[in-house]
Amino acid sequence: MTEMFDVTIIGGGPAGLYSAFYSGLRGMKTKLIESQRKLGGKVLLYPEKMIWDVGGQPPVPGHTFVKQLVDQALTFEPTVCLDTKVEYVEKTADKHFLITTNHGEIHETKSIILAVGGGIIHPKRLDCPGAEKFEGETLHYTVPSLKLFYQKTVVVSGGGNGAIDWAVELLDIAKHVIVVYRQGDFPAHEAQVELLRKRNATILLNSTIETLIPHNHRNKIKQVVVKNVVSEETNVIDTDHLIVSHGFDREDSLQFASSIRLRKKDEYFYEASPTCSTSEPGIFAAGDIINYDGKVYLLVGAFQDAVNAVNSAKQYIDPLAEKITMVSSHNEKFREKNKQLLETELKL
Ligand SMILES: Cc1cc2nc3c(=O)[nH]c(=O)nc-3n(C[C@H](O)[C@H](O)[C@H](O)COP(=O)(O)OP(=O)(O)OC[C@H]3O[C@@H](n4cnc5c(N)ncnc54)[C@H](O)[C@@H]3O)c2cc1C
Repeated sequence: MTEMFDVTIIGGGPAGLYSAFYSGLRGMKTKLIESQRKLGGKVLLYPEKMIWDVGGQPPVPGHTFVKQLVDQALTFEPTVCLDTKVEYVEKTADKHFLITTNHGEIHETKSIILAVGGGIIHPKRLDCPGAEKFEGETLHYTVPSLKLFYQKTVVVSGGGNGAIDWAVELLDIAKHVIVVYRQGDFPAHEAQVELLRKRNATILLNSTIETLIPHNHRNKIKQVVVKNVVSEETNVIDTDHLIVSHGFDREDSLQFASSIRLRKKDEYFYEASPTCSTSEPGIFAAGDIINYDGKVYLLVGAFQDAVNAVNSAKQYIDPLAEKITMVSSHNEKFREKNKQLLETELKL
């Protein structure tokens, strides 16, 4: 038999990472399983975007935020399995769970926290012949570093919040920003669109990118051919970089045994109570994968869910455990760090 864990968290995005920290704080033997090679979930898709809306946290770029989250999640030394996709979950006669992964391993656990967010997500690729050969060099689906675009001409393809946020961010960095969108108006946040219009970005609506023209013998884009879908006119635009933000494809490989009765709100979200219990005893959920009245699909929402899911899981495996815990700044694991911080304070 494999080693038994109190709680196994499926998904290593913000909800799963904070659950791992909090379950450690509540003294639970914890395992975290993540399908990607890196922890961080969707925040890995926006490493250079500034995050402004987490209470008490000064604005930080996504990559710093992920590092901080991961460091915190590892405080109580959970077992972490990376590059491991959970495929199947079944319940045993003694109300424990067996989790099967794509490697054929079986993990045993007394409770589960589902923190799978939008499933395993991949940015939608540009539908343009030969586009893949430019990937990473001058064609980008995530923005690895803003420095890359300094004083360059950048075409952004897309009209949702992701695309428009990038275009606005680049206004102070790039030489010229050109936004290409297939519809007649942007669905993105209107204040951001307004900013784009005021700041002299070139906006090509009703337009799609048809062809990418390379520099001679190189995997770099030199020009993009843009077609207006209404007038059918084409335009050849010189560019240094192309950012494509067309949304995401979602891979949902997670299956449950028929005896597990997990209710969904719709095709996408699991139904949960505000304390993050699902319809199946022993399975709790946190973050973007759940829905309940008042659910907030932001980092702060994921953190609140994580606390509730862990407290509910703790109660499930130990009904005599306290229902909620007070914030503890005096955990044994914090002692060394508290000491260092106090010494720094006293020196000031
Ligand atoms: C472009 C963009 C910008 C954003 N900006 C902000 C912002 O500024 N502020 C803010 O508060 N929020 C922002 N958000 C929202 C925020 O990122 C999400 O609310 C948050 O990431 C949700 O966390 P999560 O852990 O629930 O899901 P996710 O981040 O989606 O993580 C889920 C994890 O589960 C893993 N997984 C899925 N299925 C399996 C499986 N079967 N087995 C193993 N692992 C699995 C996935 O690989 C992933 O790592 C933004 C989102 C996007 C897309």
